Amino acid sequence: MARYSRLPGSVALITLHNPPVNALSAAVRQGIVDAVQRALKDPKVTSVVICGQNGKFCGGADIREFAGPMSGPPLVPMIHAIEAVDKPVAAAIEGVALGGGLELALGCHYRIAHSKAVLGLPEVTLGLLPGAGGSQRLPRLIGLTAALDLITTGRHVSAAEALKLGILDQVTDNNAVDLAVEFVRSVAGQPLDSRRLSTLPCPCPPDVDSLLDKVMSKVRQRSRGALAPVACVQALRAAASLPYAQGMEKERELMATLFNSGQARALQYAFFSQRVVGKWSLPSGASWDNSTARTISKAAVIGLGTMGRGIVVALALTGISVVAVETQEKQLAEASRVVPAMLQREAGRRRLATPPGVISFSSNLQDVSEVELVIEAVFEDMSLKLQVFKHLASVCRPGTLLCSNTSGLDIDQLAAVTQSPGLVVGMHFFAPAHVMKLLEVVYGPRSSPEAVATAMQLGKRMGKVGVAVGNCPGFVGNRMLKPYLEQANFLLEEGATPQQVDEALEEFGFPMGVFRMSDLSGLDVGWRIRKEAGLTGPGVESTRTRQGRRYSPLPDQMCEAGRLGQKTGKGWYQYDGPGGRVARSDPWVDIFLETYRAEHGLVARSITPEEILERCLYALINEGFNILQDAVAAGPEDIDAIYVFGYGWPRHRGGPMFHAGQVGLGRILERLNHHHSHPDVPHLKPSTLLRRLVAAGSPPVQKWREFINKERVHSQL
Ligand SMILES: CC/C=C/CC(=O)SCCNC(=O)CCNC(=O)[C@H](O)C(C)(C)COP(=O)(O)OP(=O)(O)OC[C@H]1O[C@@H](n2cnc3c(N)ncnc32)[C@H](O)[C@@H]1OP(=O)(O)O
Repeated sequence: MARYSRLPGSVALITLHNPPVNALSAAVRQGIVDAVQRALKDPKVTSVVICGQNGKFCGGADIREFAGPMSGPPLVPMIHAIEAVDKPVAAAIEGVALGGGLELALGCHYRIAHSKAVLGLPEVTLGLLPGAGGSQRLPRLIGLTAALDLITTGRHVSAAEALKLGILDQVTDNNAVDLAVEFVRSVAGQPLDSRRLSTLPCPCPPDVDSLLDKVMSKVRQRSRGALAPVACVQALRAAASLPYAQGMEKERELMATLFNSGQARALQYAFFSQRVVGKWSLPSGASWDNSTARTISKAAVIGLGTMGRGIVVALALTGISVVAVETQEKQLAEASRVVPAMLQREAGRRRLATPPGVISFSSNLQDVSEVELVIEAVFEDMSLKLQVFKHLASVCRPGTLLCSNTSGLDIDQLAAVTQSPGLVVGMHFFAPAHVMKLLEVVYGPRSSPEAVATAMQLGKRMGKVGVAVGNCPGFVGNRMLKPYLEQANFLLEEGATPQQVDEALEEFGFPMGVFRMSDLSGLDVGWRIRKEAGLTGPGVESTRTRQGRRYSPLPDQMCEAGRLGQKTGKGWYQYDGPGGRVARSDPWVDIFLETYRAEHGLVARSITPEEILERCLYALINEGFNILQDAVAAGPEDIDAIYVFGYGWPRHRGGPMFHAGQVGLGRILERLNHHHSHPDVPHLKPSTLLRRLVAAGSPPVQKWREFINKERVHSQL
């Protein structure tokens, strides 16, 4: 709703009231329409201020309403009516003015904000465009170039930047509503024509077409296959070239297409998933709202390889003091040189002041004795990690939280060598750890709710999307990756090339296909894990079946040939030299694959992009269902957030589990059965949960949690 009040001195105050962010629900829109009418009709009112309850102007349209039929007054005519009012109307912006919230403010004649306010048109991140006139008014206010930046990225800007851009008229460190009231009183009676943005021309640079073409190709490249950024550029082209009314017509047409698209549904699902995972719960019943997190002010990181360095930077950026420990002198010297520069760069990128002197470097594990939390980030080797954990248990004071950055080893085994297994959790970061948003917080059977809550809260402080997951080999992300990689390798055996597989996956929307990604992260990472698992190495017979399952030795043979990826200048592709970044196809790989097939009596067949997607993605999705069935992830949103924030799953496809729902669970089951029945394509046996969901009529993804819980109660899973 919206509250109407008359302030002394002829000012009407309209206060949006819809906690927590005063979203423009049907009731709020109706309230605004009624209040504006009242202000118009009251002859004693000479000016109007619109503000939001509880220090938040408005978080935009109510996204929850998008799923159902729209009711209440529509936004576009409501904002037009405000702009047309013949008494000055000011938006008093505190907290946030986002999406429809900023569009509402753009319909006002003046905008006055608190210095801590944040503004933006983030619709593109929800698969939409600013469809309440924002795509036509903002460029008229701040010019086409700046509007293109804001609208196609959806980025939030500070009040200071908004003032500089010309979005705001005034910024205050004091009460923005008081200032707005004072301001509208002072301008009452003055002409308003120049304040109505819809009547202004759109300031454009001389080479407007080339600017629009450049931005269009940039957005197509940045978010391959995404509709909304393209539509945003089209709407802005209309703003630059058409009169306002025709521009609005174009905005309406584009919005109608986007609004009903699967991509908008996927992106809105991703918005809510990100919030759902913050409300974590464990099978024990412990959860975010019944567990207490400790506030950490002093932490340590053990091991200063690539991951350790990134974790040190991520911690230091929050202002936490970090003891960074590395026992190898050479590595320590390098880290002491590199980490402060990384910290400075990242602080600059985030527009933060570099936290002074919060990192101390040491080669002595003894120096962590006073910290409250340790993150171990040594080499991925269980015996080494066990050694470190035993040492930490003896060095750290009682009550210290001990975390491991392992990417898939058993957390419980690490906990078992400490005196307080309840204080051990996994904190699985993704490279580069100071940049990537995902953090898997891994709880073992003995991890305490306090340890999980602390790791989750620490993740939040570092700006991560923390997802609490159970302990199993590979946890969620890497466990699902295994069947995906496996199918990609099988496809090479059967006739595909690395380029074909990568192209199909990149066309789907991944920033990098599986082989390009392996080259980037290094083929030796998986090789070492397979050697430890006894799947390859001296004495292991070179067959295509290992440990009773189909196995492709192709990646092992690449490593044996010294082709470790970008670091050696050769992998599935060739590069200009060691450390080269530009992948080119390599005839050596074609010959290698032909020879391999001939040796194993395999006849290459033609493989379609559809089969590549089905084999790779459905294998990954199927493992997702197994993970839900095993209660390693609490719900499909957890898996989807992990894949979107950590594995490059295209956000406009929601995540693997959401995608399964979009494709149709029946279809996924049918294709898995089809491939599984093929004599040489094992490992695709459909999960029981998938079968049960299909049998139950394929409920929407939002209902799966409830379904799984019921099935569990009735012991069907
Ligand atoms: C014609 C149609 C035109 C549409 C144009 C639009 O306006 S589309 C919407 C554009 N607005 C946005 O994209 C803003 C989305 N919200 C945010 O970015 C953030 O929530 C925030 C406003 C910056 C606040 O962040 P904070 O971290 O403080 O809180 P949460 O993100 O946890 O949010 C609190 C709860 O509020 C819910 N919520 C937030 N925004 C909306 C919204 N626009 N509609 C509905 N609900 C919203 C959010 O889901 C949280 O709910 P919980 O139930 O507590 O999880």
